[in-house]
This record gives sequence, C-alpha cells and structure tokens, in this order.
Amino acid sequence: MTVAEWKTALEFEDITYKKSNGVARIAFNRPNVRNAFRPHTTSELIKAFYDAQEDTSIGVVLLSAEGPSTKDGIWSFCSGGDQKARGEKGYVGADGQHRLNILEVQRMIRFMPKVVIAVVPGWAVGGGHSLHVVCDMTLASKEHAIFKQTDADVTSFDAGYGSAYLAKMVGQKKAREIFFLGRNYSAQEAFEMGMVNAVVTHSELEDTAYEWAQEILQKSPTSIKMLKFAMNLTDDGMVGQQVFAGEATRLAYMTEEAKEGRNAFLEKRKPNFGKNNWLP
Ligand SMILES: CC(C)(COP(=O)(O)OP(=O)(O)OC[C@H]1O[C@@H](n2cnc3c(N)ncnc32)[C@H](O)[C@@H]1OP(=O)(O)O)[C@@H](O)C(=O)NCCC(=O)NCCSC(=O)c1cc(O)c2ccccc2c1O
Repeated sequence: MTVAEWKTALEFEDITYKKSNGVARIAFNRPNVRNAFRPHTTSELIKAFYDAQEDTSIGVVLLSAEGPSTKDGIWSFCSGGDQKARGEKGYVGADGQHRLNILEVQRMIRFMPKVVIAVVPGWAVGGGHSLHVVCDMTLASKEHAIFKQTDADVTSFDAGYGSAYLAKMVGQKKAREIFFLGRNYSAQEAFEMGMVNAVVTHSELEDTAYEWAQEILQKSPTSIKMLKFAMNLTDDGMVGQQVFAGEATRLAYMTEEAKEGRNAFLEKRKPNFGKNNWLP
C-alpha cells in the first residue's frame, strides 16, 4: 500500500487542494454549513480542477470534503448551493454579480481526461448529490454518507447530469423517486441502486480512495482517457463526439502521415503518404 504524502498545491479559502504521487485531492472546506458551495467556492473549484487537468503528473482527482463540522460533529460531502448566497436572480457573488458556475465545474469533471472519484464522507445533497453523480466513480462512508435530493424543495434544480444522467445510472423510476420524494438514502442503499461503487468504513475511506487512485495510475493513461470519453460519448451528443474526436486527432498527429502532411506544406510540395498505407 502506498502511503499518501499530501502537499498543498494551492491555497484557497473554501476548499483545500493537495497532491501526492500522481493524485490530486480537492476537498470542500466549509463543514459548518455542510460544505455548501457559493460563487467563491465554484471559482476556486474551477482553478483547482484546471490545475489538476494541466498537471501531467496527475492521473486521478479525488473530490472529497474536510470535516466534521466543529459545531455538531456531523460529516458532509456537499449540501449544494449556499442558500444564503441566493439573491433575486440566483446565486450572487461578493462582487454583486449573479453566478454560480457549478455547471462549469460539472463539465470540467466530465470532460477532464483523467479519472475523478467522489469521496463521500457524509451528506451529499442537492447540487452536492449532482456532483457525485457526474464524477466517474463514488466511494461512500458506511457510517456517515447520506444521499438526498432537495432541488425541488428550494427551486434550484439540476435538469442536466444531476437528474437525467442519474436516471441512466439508477433507472428512471428510482431517479424520479429520488427527486420527487427527496428522501434520505444510506451508502448501502445508494450502492444497491448503482450510484456508488463501494461502501467503505469511515476511517478507511480516504485511504481506500487513494489506493483505488494508485491502482488506476498503473494503467495506460491513453486507454483510461479514451475509455472515459467513449463511455461519455453516447450521453454527451456532439460535444461528446468532439471530446472523443479531439483525442483521435491527437493520436493521428503522432503518425508518419501527420509529419508528412505538415512537412509537405512547410516545404511547399505535394504530400507523399506512400502507396501501402491503407491499413485493413
Ligand atoms: C444537508 C442537510 C440535509 C443537513 O441537515 P442537518 O439537519 O444535518 O443540518 P442543518 O440543516 O442543521 O445544517 C447545518 C448548518 O448548515 C447550514 N446549511 C446546510 N446546507 C446549507 C446550504 N445548502 N446552504 C446554506 N447553508 C446550509 C444550515 O443552515 C445550518 O446552519 P446554522 O447556522 O443553522 O448552523 C440540510 O442542511 C439541508 O437540507 N441543506 C440544504 C440542502 C439544499 O437545499 N441545497 C441546495 C439544493 S439546490 C442546488 O444545490 C443547486 C444549485 C445550483 O446553482 C444549481 C445550478 C444548476 C443546476 C443545479 C443546481 C443545484 O442543484
């Protein structure tokens, strides 16, 4: 077992961001409000995810949470949009602008060419629930994780991945129950529904996530990336095809044909791609 040696990668206010041996760990850090996110949080998440995406030493990102609450000792992953940050036109930042950008965070997780694992130590609610749905895999605390959808209680609803993609994951009837009734589900129930990969004893949750990450890091990076994008493709329409196709183009750039095409243009001559290169 590789022991994690976390080092702070960038300093933030609402999140922590650390790296260890090929793994980045981005964690919500407002446990006293159940790790609700405000516009400031989403802008920090975007910066951290971008850094992890650009860092070629990083292959797996853990999206986790600090805790427990110093007020009552309760653990949470994320309770979604901060209801205290809601103005007349939606969530409002310190600059007075209305924005939340949580959907941009979702897209970064979805289209990042690396594996993102949700590590759920407690409440995963509303937009926090949707974030775990969009992650590639989810590990949940046996003792403390609770999954719940409150979007329809507060009129701030995820009609994208959080609901429609969830329905592909757990089935239409169950997804509708989750959103229409807003009940609490334990880690075990979430596992049985197919939206959690493993239920782990709380004290072993972070170590297990790190171990899973280390296992993934032994695999071929190109294979992992292409498989993630292949599995996304059918649900993501033309954008899914664009993301997958971008990687196909990258692979094509590495061929002799691509070198010949580029060189011919630069040397102002016709390209010669050879006669026997139409592979079966
Ligand atoms: C998460 C809970 C079920 C936990 O209940 P519990 O009883 O354990 O804790 P308390 O309710 O006492 O909370 C402790 C403390 O934290 C504060 N708090 C908790 N959640 C939030 C929150 N989301 N925003 C602000 N503050 C929060 C709470 O006020 C207490 O503070 P004190 O000062 O009193 O100590 C329960 O807390 C709960 O139900 N929370 C709200 C969950 C919720 O409705 N979240 C928002 C859903 S909508 C959403 O997230 C969302 C936003 C978007 O912008 C989207 C955009 C596009 C698509 C989708 C979006 C989306 O889904």
